[in-house]
Amino acid sequence: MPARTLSTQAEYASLVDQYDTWLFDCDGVIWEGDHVIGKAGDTLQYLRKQGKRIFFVTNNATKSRATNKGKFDKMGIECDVDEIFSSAFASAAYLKAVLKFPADKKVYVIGEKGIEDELDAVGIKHSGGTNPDDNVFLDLMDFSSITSDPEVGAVLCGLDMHMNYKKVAKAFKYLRENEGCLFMATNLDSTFPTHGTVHPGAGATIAPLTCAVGRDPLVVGKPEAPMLECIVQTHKLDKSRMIMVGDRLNTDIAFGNKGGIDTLMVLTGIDGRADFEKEDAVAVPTYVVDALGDLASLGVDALGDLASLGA
Ligand SMILES: O=C(O)[C@H](O)[C@H](O)COP(=O)(O)O
Repeated sequence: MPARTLSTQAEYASLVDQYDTWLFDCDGVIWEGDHVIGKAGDTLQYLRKQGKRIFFVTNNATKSRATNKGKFDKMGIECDVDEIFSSAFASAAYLKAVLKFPADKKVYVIGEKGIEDELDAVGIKHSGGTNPDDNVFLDLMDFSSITSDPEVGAVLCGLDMHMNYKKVAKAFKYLRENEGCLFMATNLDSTFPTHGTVHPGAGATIAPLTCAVGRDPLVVGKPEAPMLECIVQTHKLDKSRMIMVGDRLNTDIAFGNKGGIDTLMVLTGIDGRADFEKEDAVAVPTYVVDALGDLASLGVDALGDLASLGA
C-alpha cells in the first residue's frame, strides 16, 4: 500500500484519535544534534495532554537511559526514564531476561559507556568498552596482548568512536574460541546523523568484526524484533493501537513494518519522499507528514477553542 500523506487538521486529529501508544525515534524526528526540530516538543506535549502513552525508541547506544534523560531535560522535553528504550538498554535487558545470561560469564563490549552502564544496571559483568587497556593501537604485528578469556560468553557491539584493531582481534578470538559465545549488536545503522550531515554509524564500526567472523550478529535494535517485543511485553500494550514515528526507512519504518504496527514518517531527517516512493523501497510508511511539529497545530486550536469558550 502506498504511504498516505496527511496535511489537514482533520487528518491530524483522526491520526491522534486512532493510536493510544506513540513510539518516537529521536535523531531526525525530535531533535537534530543539539536543537529541537521545529515544534516537535509542542506535539509531544499535546499528545500527553490527550492521555497518550509515549516511548522514545532510539538506536543510539552511546548513552545510558539516565544520560539520555539528561538530554531531554536540556532540550526542555518532558520525559521519564522508563519511557526511554535505547538499543543499549534493550540489549542488556534481552541478555538478562530473555537469554538468562549466566552470572559467571561476562560480556566483551565494543562500544561506548552507554552499553557498560546498562549492563551494570542489570548486574552483568563486562570487559572491553571504555577500558583504557583496549583503547590503544597494537604495535605492528604484535599480537601478544590478544589472549584467551574463557569467561567471555558474549560479544556485544555498538557504535564505538574509539574502534581499533585490538578490539576487533579480541572479540574475534572470543567468538572463535569460546563455545557458545554470542555475537550481538545493539544496532546496525549505516550512518549517524548529526549537525546537518551524516557520519559512519554503528553498522560501519561493527562491519570489520562481521567480516572476520563470517557471520552476522543478533541485532537487538531497530528494525529487528527484540526491542519492540521488549516494549510491548513490559507495558502490556495493544499493537493495533500503537504507532512508530521515524525519519529513516531501514530502521524506524522497517521496525514498525516487521513488528506489525503502523508507522508515521517525518521528512526532517535521513530519508525523503523519493526513498519510499521508489519501486524497490526498503520499507513504506503508513502515513507521512512533513514534520512532527505539524501536529502541534491541533494543540493551538484546542487552546483557541478554550479561549472562545471563555476558559
Ligand atoms: O549509528 C547509530 O548508532 C545511529 O545512527 C544512531 O544512534 C541512530 O539513533 P536513532 O535515530 O535511532 O535515535
